[in-house]
Amino acid sequence: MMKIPEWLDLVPHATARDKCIAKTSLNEGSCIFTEPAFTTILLPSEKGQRCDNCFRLPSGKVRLQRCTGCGSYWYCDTQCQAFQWRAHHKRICKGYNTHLSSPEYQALPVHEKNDSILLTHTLAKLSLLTIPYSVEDSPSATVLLSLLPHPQDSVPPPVCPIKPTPQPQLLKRLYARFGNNNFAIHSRLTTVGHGVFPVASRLFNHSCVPNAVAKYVFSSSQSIVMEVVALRDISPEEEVCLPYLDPALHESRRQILEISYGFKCQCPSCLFLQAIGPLPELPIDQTELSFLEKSLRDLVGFVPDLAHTLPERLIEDTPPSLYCMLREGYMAGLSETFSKASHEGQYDVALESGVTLLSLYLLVYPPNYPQTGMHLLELAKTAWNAIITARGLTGDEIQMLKQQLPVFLSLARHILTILGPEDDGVGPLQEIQTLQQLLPDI
Ligand SMILES: C[S@@+](CC[C@H](N)C(=O)[O-])C[C@H]1O[C@@H](n2cnc3c(N)ncnc32)[C@H](O)[C@@H]1O
Repeated sequence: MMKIPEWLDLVPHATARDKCIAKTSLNEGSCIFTEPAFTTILLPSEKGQRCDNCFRLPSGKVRLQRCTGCGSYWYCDTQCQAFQWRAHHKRICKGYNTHLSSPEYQALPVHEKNDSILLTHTLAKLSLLTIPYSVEDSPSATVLLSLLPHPQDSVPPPVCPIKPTPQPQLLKRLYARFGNNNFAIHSRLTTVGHGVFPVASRLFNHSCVPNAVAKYVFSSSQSIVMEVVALRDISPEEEVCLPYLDPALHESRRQILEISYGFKCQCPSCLFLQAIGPLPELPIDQTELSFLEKSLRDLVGFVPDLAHTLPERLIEDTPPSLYCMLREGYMAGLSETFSKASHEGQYDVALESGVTLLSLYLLVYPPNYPQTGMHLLELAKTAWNAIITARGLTGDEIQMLKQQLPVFLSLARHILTILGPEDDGVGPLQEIQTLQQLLPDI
């Protein structure tokens, strides 16, 4: 029997088999579900930087210790190493490097290489059950194999040799659940690994306007833990949904959801975008674009020196003249302009593009979305640097920034407190606290 918290229920859904609904009111910021990972992999780009077991970055002068058997896994301490050894590594340590250098593995595209290792970890863990591969003896594995399979039949990638050898049919059944059920594990909005969380996969459907998000907690000698947090108050009977992908992928998400997950999203944002059809081109003329950017800021109505709460907008509020700003390339370009200008000390450009980007986030993301909180923190840091260096700014502008800075910080704090501490607890909330403590000095 799958364990579901008493405040959640699984009920039939018209097209998604089942959906998870709230049985009682769930408060904004409450953790409504937790699950330790069944298996995980650290992304190759993070190898040797983070612990392969708990994903924590080494603190201070501590150096990660390499597995003396294969030399390909790194651990923050012997407890993490022992934890992963018992979980799956003892079954793959010997054959791991041979598998990685095999032509079959080398020929795989990157995402299938990751799947090959995650499938290897999963099979190695199942091989260590009292009766190897007796899936029915493991509640998590039973749920995993009960998940909806990927819409397309796919051949599993080669896996590392494991003794006893698993049945090809088991490989096929497991792999069929990977593409549309596994989760990207992120730290500060950056993906650092992938994980299998069977119960979360069984419970949560997708929405492009989700009312909850998943975050990940990293603790020594434990599995990574997923926590699902309510972004706003959720009413009884309301479905709890997560974003399977970045809701700002306005032009590509429909196709990704259809191909990778096998469904046509019917959320209000998708219905709105579908009614618009292809989004118009952005103007080439810079004056025209600046005019549209001002219209976007006016539409959203964020005034940093007055705002103590963020305006709540819906993508459906977008007038036809601003449809071009919903293009994925526009948000990406604006984000790059903001980061580059902030980094290079062009604070006037950074602050204007930063507030335009914030307005776009408020239009396309649901309230309290973590991206919005992280961006507010970046805006605060930019305002801070602008005040400290006073580069290219008049006295009045600096005065105004001094009023805006605490607003950016308190709004960032509000949103990121709803999300709560993630990874190993050292994160943006600490940065905000430090900056707030230093405010009287500037
Ligand atoms: C992680 S599972 C979600 C749990 C699933 N509803 C179940 O009953 O096991 C992902 C699969 O659920 C379905 N799904 C998820 N979100 C959906 C949505 N918004 N509309 C329709 N189907 C959805 C798709 O088939 C997708 O491949």
